[in-house]
Amino acid sequence: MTAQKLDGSATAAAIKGELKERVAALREAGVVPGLGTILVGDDPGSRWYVNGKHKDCAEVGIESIRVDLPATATQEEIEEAVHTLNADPGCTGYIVQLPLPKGRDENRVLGLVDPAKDADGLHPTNLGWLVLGNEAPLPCTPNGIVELLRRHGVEIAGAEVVVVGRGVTVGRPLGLLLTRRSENATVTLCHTGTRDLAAHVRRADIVVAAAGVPGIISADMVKPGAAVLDVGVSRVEGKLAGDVADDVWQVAGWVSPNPGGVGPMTRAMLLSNIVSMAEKARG
Ligand SMILES: Nc1nc2c(c(=O)[nH]1)N[C@@H](CN(C=O)c1ccc(C(=O)N[C@@H](CCC(=O)O)C(=O)O)cc1)CN2
Repeated sequence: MTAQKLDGSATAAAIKGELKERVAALREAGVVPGLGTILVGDDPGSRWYVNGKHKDCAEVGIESIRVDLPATATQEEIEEAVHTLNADPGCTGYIVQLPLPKGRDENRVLGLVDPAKDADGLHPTNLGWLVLGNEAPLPCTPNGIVELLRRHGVEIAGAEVVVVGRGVTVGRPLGLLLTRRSENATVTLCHTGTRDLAAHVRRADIVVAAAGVPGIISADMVKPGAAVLDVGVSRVEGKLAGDVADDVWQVAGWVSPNPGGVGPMTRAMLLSNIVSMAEKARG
């Protein structure tokens, strides 16, 4: 058995096509959506992700505003950039690329973003709305995972989902998203304190690996036919390494490749948040 591919690149391309039409309609009505990014430092991975976000904007017709600060930027300088984008009428929404360099208070920065401009859905107010079930911008990677499964016809309602990793951009909000009434999954959130990871993963219909540990999910841990999504990003000898071992393709029913799976969906969901915000502002 070889798993079918959860093709994030193709799905993201289709979503971008849909967004391009919505952006054209907004522009015709005189509304120009704009995405801002704040990048601090010179981490090559973060720079690559931010470059990609601006390229995506150009593709669908969203304006982009780029604020790049040196690795030496102080907490105050980063907060100043946040206040500037909060006040910029050309900026519909924006993101602060994570992680920030060591020593900066990430939570304080995220808390200063205007919740109405929080394109990442990571402001405490928007995470709170996710808990309470109100409409608000959703974190991009979790939203991309749900959309990727939906568009490939993988049943989420009633599924046993195991999420490996409790980070703020993926694991924690994904658990909240999947347990909403509209998704209706049963979620187990595993982390470094989990005693028998393999026992949990073996029960899962859907496995989301976001631990950042290369190959942590191997074939012997996966239920035949399960959907396995690889969100892990590590570098091994300069090459991208995911959390899912190659032999999983022989057992699983669906696998999201890495690259080409959840990453492109994360980018597409960011654009989708901006377009929704612009439509909401238009009324
Ligand atoms: N403010 C945020 N910071 C970070 C987030 C986030 O959602 N908001 N997530 C990640 C980085 N990220 C987006 O910012 C991101 C990661 C990966 C990809 C992607 O397309 N990856 C490619 C492979 C790229 C490679 O070769 O390295 C793929 O999967 O095909 C896009 C966005 C942390 N920070």
